[in-house]
Amino acid sequence: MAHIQASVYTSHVPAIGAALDLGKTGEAYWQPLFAGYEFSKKWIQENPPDVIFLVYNDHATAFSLDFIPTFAIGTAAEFVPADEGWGPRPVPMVKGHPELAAHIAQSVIQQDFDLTIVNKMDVDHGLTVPLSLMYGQPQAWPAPVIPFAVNVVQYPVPSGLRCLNLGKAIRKAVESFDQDLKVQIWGTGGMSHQLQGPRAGLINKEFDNAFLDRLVSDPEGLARVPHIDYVREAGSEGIELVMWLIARGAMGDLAGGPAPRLKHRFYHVPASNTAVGHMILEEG
Ligand SMILES: O=C(O)c1ccc(O)c(O)c1
Repeated sequence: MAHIQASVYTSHVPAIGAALDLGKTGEAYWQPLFAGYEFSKKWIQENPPDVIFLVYNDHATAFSLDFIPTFAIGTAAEFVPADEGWGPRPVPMVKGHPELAAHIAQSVIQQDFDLTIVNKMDVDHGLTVPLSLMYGQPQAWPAPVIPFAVNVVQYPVPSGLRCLNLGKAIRKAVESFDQDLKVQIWGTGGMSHQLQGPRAGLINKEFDNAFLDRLVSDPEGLARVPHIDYVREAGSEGIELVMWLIARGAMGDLAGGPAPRLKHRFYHVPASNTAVGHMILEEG
């Protein structure tokens, strides 16, 4: 049977992708940021997943105000890196896992979460930047990826509690898949940032670090934080953090198993307009 091996959490700032693609990782501005992922790049070589279930948000690339799916699962065999205005990032094509994706869609929809099934979509920085941070610049991504897009752009957005419970349903779906696969679930986006209006540039280190603390020790309590608190405390784009609760909800302690092992935690300000948070939790 398939099983959840670990969860990985990271911000997905587009300028990080540009820094990598343009060979700027050694520059003084970027060096401390990339240093925080050195552990993770080694860790993933030592703990390779068979499949990555990657929770992210689309930034009006595949979707627009014409279609606003709350939760969308990518069931295609491959996903093309999107052109977000400067040409597609020079990163490999993303291979999917249609069989596991279709199984998760079936199982999770039958557990009463209405997913939109997407058989064709391009993937933007929300998905490719986390892959770059964890794998660097390989010729091909080492694992297939199931893209899972969450609407955190256009209100109404899903609650933290719904996201946590969805993660629990995804765990059940993975565990009922009849192939021996190690699955990592990644939650991306955040941390505090606001890209527009008078509060543009907002960073809240206290909020971010309390979120990281509670994500490990009190996910059920954290899931009850209302939207308005994210927006007020972490900025309009800080709401992306609810996506981390999907990954956290899939960890075994919330299904009666042992507490996860914290393998790595990193926090850095700033990357462009954003506070970068990163964490790795292994199954206990
Ligand atoms: O900090 C930034 O510049 C920035 C821009 C776009 C995003 O989607 C984001 O998450 C961060």
